[in-house]
Amino acid sequence: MNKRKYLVIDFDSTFTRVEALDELCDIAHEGKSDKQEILQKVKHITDLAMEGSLSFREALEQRVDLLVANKAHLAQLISRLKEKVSESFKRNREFFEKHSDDVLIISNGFKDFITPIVTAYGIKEENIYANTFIFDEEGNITGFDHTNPLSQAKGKVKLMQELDLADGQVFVIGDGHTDYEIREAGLAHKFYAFTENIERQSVTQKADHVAPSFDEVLYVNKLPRSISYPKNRIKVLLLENVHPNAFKAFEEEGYQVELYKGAMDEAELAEKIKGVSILGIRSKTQITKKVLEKANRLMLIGAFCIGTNQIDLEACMEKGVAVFNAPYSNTRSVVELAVGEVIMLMRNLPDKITAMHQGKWNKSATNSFEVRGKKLGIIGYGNIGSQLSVLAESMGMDVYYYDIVEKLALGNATKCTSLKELLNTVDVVSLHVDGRSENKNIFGEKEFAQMKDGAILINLARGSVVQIPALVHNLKNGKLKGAGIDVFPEEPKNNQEEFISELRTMPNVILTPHIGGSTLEAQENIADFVPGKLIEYVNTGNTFNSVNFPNLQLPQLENAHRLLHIHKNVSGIIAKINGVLAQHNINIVGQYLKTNEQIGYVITDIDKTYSEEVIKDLKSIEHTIKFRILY
Ligand SMILES: NC(=O)C1=CN([C@@H]2O[C@H](COP(=O)(O)OP(=O)(O)OC[C@H]3O[C@@H](n4cnc5c(N)ncnc54)[C@H](O)[C@@H]3O)[C@@H](O)[C@H]2O)C=CC1
Ligand SMILES: O=C(O)C(=O)COP(=O)(O)O
Repeated sequence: MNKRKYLVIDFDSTFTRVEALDELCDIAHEGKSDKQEILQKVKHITDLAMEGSLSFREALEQRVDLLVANKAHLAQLISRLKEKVSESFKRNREFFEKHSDDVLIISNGFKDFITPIVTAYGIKEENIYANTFIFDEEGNITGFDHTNPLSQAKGKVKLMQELDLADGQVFVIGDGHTDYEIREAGLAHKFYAFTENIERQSVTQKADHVAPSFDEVLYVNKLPRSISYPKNRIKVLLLENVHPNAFKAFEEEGYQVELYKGAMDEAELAEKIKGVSILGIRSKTQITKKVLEKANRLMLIGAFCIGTNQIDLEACMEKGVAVFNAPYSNTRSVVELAVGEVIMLMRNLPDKITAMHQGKWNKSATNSFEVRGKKLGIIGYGNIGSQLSVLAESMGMDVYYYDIVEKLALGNATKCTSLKELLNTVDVVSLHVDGRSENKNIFGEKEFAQMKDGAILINLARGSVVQIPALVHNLKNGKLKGAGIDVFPEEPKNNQEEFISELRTMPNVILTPHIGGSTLEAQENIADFVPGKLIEYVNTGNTFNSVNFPNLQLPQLENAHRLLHIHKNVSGIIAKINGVLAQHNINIVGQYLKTNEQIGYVITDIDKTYSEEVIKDLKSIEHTIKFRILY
């Protein structure tokens, strides 16, 4: 038979986010000149006691003396504490209501403020063990009940001995040394160091388990909880120096986040990816089959950029890993750089600037032109190409574009029906195609030959698109007036590696280190956008905007449990899912299905009550790739 499980929970910095006596002191000394000094003293004494370097009785006496508080202050403290209940306790209110017989609050704090806070969560008054204040006739706190074991050193141990909870297993959850003492005395089966509010190394070191949230305690003990999976178990690995806002967003969500400045090569990443649930990368990190093979927990990849050609999207799909990117956030930055480069190259500025740095004064109009009235040819009229079209036109350029799919011409832009037509026509060619494998090496000798003599090439798209030897050849023979190149077939992995290319030292060539999207605005926009998408997928299963998953925009989950089933797209899976549910008499509240060629994604919202058997049966449906439950 399953033994009863008692949860012994500490109050200060565990059930609530704060130390109540510190707060009381803050309230009682409001407006007084020595407030900060007294507060510091109280906090210091609290810390000493928590770390176990000052006996509790002494600490308590010293603090109560410093308080100079009364009943009116206590009332204020209670209202303050109501707002400071720890988030994970707040969201598990239902657990306390349902398991009130097995939850005990054992605190060295005071019932006077603990009782109103915890009883509001369904915890029974008779299960609250704490000190009590003594007041004088005017309601001033003058001391505390010294006979209470909790006012003494090792008070929690003494109390637990008196309580005798031998009929069950005892789990102590707290942030301080006095909580650990219960376990040390052999009166608890496990001590969970609760670190949601404060992490004390001296305490976590001794713990059986570190619990960054109350969900974690419930999860490891298979107890009912408000969320299906503790967020602190979700590990995020962010590479390539993504903007700190992304770190912040994941951390605020309660995930464990690790940052890494550069990209990682295949072997490094294959090692590092183990245990990671969410991976954040930019354009450099290659996500290969080999990396994915080692990804035992991976559910999501966030490309903190536009391009996703660096990711084996199909392999991700087959593994049930959803990929999201930031399709718009850096587009303006790329466009602005393209505009700047068109002007600079038309004026022959790269050479002029280099000469000036060498002390050469070359005032001349030879080879320098205005952009007004010149023809700009945009290859790839997507989010970037079409914005460039508008900006270039507003500078007086005559815009032509070519795209493999039908695109609406903006402003007065002229659509070309072939690449050749565009290349034959324009003075400046700007590449804005994506990095799909079919675009590899599409720009070579043939395309250069089709360009007008003295034309300019700009490539801010992908390094794989242009054949570098052909570009070098056409710069050397004077066919091209100049080039602006931001992306290269081989790019250094980090800022320490040397950039090696035949293009170095070529005249009238702007070389930039893949910085088309590297503005503070763009990076911030990306970091504000991508984490939201990833977190939404974790919390609701929403795949809207995913680049490799069937796109489903789902309603919020309300009072139901959501089953997310990713499977190979073979016929009959949804029937099998519904067969399992029918067998177990489970009522479907809502169901959504979307497939692409390779995979199917079925979301089923069901009534909350079901047995573990259902989950087992659903997981064992043939062709299942991934399955998870959300609530
Ligand atoms: N240098 C940098 O820092 C940055 C580079 N990029 C690159 O720019 C690319 C384009 O970005 P967006 O405009 O946002 O993408 P997008 O997907 O909106 O547009 C790409 C367009 O190119 C077209 N296209 C694809 N292959 C083509 C071909 N062979 N010939 C003609 N048209 C073709 C597509 O139909 C689409 O309309 C990204 O995929 C990325 O590789 C994006 C951001 C920053
Ligand atoms: O957004 C893109 O596709 C880019 O090429 C920009 O890449 P980055 O984030 O600068 O590595």
